[in-house]
Amino acid sequence: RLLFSSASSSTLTHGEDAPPAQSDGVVDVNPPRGTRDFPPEDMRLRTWLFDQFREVSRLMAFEEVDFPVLESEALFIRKAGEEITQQLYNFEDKGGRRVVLRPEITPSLARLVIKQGKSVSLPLKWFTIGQCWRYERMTRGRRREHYQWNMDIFGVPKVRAEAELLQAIVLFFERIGITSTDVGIRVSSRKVLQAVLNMYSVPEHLFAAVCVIVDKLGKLSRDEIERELISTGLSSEAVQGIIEVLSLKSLSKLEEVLGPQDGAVADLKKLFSFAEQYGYADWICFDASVVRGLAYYTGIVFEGFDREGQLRAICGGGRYDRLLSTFGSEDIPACGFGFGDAVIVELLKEKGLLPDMSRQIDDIVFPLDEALEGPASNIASSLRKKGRAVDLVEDKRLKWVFKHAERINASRLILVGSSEWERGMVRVKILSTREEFEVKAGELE
Ligand SMILES: CC(=O)Nc1cnc2ccccc2c1
Repeated sequence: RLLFSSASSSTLTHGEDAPPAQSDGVVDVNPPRGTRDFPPEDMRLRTWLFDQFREVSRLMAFEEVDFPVLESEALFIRKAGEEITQQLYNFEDKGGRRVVLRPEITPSLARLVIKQGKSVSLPLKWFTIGQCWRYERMTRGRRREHYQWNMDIFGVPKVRAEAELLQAIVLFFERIGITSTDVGIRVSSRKVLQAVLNMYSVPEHLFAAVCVIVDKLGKLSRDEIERELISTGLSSEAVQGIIEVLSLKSLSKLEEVLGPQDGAVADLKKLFSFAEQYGYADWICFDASVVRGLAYYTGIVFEGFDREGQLRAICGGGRYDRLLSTFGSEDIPACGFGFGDAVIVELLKEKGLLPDMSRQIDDIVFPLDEALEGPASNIASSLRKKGRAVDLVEDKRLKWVFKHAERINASRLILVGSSEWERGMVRVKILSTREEFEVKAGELE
């Protein structure tokens, strides 16, 4: 009797409801709602993507770090109304502790920097690739997990850090064949919003909540945004002033409004001049509407977007100079970005840039009859010790083996037959040129 059932329709896509396990003990073979399996072909694509993340991190001289996916809930309790903190995948563990599957990586980074305290010398440049979780209501069939590449710099107060992070993002895009005509990076600073709020003497403690609301510009209607801002306690003049300044797309216009000695203007001008020197100026553009939806950003913020405007943000980040003090520690200037594994794959598909994901094996070793299974093991073993990827096949018809060799793109087929073996030889077939010859078994490499 079937122990498993894949009862749901074979065309199940991420997030569609799979029926719960049937009552007669038959397990549902689909992964939990909103999560995905990675069968070999999907895993090869993911490994390729993560290898690009790692290579760029190496080029930028970042060190890899890692953290538990499980974190204390306290690390993510924030009152600014962010979507990410309203969808915590949280629960109480058997010890009565409030824990979460982390929704983002930055607070864990901050926790480790604090824990390492005096024993680390600044600046720190750390990266990680980690799974993040959210608990979405049943209605929105969105995924509940994704993987994020995070790059963060601690201890660099000047915009050099943001310039470095932007280079990392551009290096990544260029490595995978994306150009600045496909994608751009919108850059702004939260100090723009701060300046406007000061003009209307909006109290400091409303800053984060206002940023979270304004980040929804483009997703919610303008009236909805205005309503939410008013209900936060802003005057309608302040609301109009905010919306007006945030629609600016030129740095010189911003300078007219905020004045040449304004902090945001100075930072952004410096960053754009760095961009020229790094050679990625045509990738970035000033756009005052960029605020990003995380409460803790305090300065420059940026997000990668597809210029056709079909997709959600590809990546995003910014400066967060005050996060550590929210955990009771001395502040250390910091900035970083997160780069999810989902939108980028959609973009690559659209641009026809998905890499070839077929398998590649060096050698197939195949004993032509049972008596030669021993020698075949010996040959496979010595080839593997020489670094060859070997697929040892048996109990198959030769016709199947040839088909298999094609399917896994083997370079060579090594046939162990009794007549050759009696002479200490094996038959080698080079699959690309179809040439075939005998080799002394001991001289195979
Ligand atoms: C496109 C996509 O999968 N987004 C996604 C999926 N899962 C998440 C989980 C936590 C935080 C953000 C997430 C974002």
